[in-house]
Amino acid sequence: MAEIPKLRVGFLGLGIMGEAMARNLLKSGLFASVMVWNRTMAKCAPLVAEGAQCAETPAAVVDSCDVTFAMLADPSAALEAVFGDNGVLAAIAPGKGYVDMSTVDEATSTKIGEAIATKGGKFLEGPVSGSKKPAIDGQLIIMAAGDKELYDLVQSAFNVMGKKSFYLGTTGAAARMKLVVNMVMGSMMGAFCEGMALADKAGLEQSALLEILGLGAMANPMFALKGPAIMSRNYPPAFPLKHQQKDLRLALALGDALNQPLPVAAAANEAFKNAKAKGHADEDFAAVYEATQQK
Ligand SMILES: NC(=O)C1=CN([C@@H]2O[C@H](COP(=O)(O)OP(=O)(O)OC[C@H]3O[C@@H](n4cnc5c(N)ncnc54)[C@H](OP(=O)(O)O)[C@@H]3O)[C@@H](O)[C@H]2O)C=CC1
Ligand SMILES: O=CC(=O)O
Repeated sequence: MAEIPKLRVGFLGLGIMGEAMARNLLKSGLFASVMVWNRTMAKCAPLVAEGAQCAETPAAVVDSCDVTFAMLADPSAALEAVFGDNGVLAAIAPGKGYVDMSTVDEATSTKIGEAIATKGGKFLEGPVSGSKKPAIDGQLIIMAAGDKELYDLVQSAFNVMGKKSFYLGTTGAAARMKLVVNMVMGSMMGAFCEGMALADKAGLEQSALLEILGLGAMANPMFALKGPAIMSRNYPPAFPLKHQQKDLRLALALGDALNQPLPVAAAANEAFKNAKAKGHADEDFAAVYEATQQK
């Protein structure tokens, strides 16, 4: 039986998540080649040292690859990479696939998917749940929607980057699901930080609160992981606060469009906006704790 040729894969966006995800593709040895691009080109160097190829534009990556993945900051970054000069659209063609794993809204994803389809390419959205450590460990949860053939084709890549993937239907469904998930996460983090702040003001040990929460029905890995960062008020970024605020903003816009009241998420969004205004945008999203602190 003829051997199935290995895919040539590309990766756009080597931030906290993208670097780890591209590295896992590279380390797996499952692909004929891994080609990377990042707006700030210096960030390609570590992966190139490990065996990746590097290109100067998104179009050059797409031109050389069967499937190109992207993990970019937000809707404007995702659109820029596709529609900008020497963007994905300049090189996408029949036989090529594009998988955008960034967290964006449905309108962004749909616009990208339609443009790719117009050029004969296949498009899949694949936002992920899980932060820096799950990305390094290849343990992300992948929410995918769009072209089912492309979804099937990239299973080997998804298996390397994640622990489970879900095919949710037509383009937009994964973007919506990811925003709902992150709306819950942002609201939980906001409530947790308020609890930590109130405990402190009320003369209680925050470590005791953490332990008590951890033993009951509210126990969850996020409180256990972020609690110590909050207690030390030191927030090295795993999930940058500006991205969590972007996700709350996009989830609230989805709620507006569907006439769904979201008062808890709206309040959490205000706390994240406040923390951003106080200079914590690039710190971990646990820094929303700083919004609870009054002078
Ligand atoms: N960190 C996390 O825990 C998780 C993040 N996500 C989502 O994944 C995506 C990436 O997150 P993360 O890796 O943390 O983010 P980072 O801020 O670390 O990286 C963002 C990436 O986007 C690139 N970028 C930003 N603006 C542009 C632009 N206009 N044109 C081209 N490239 C651009 C950056 O390039 P440059 O290096 O040049 O700035 C960088 O490669 C986001 O959508 C986020 O919401 C999802 C799950 C978990
Ligand atoms: O989007 C962030 C995450 O941790 O998931």
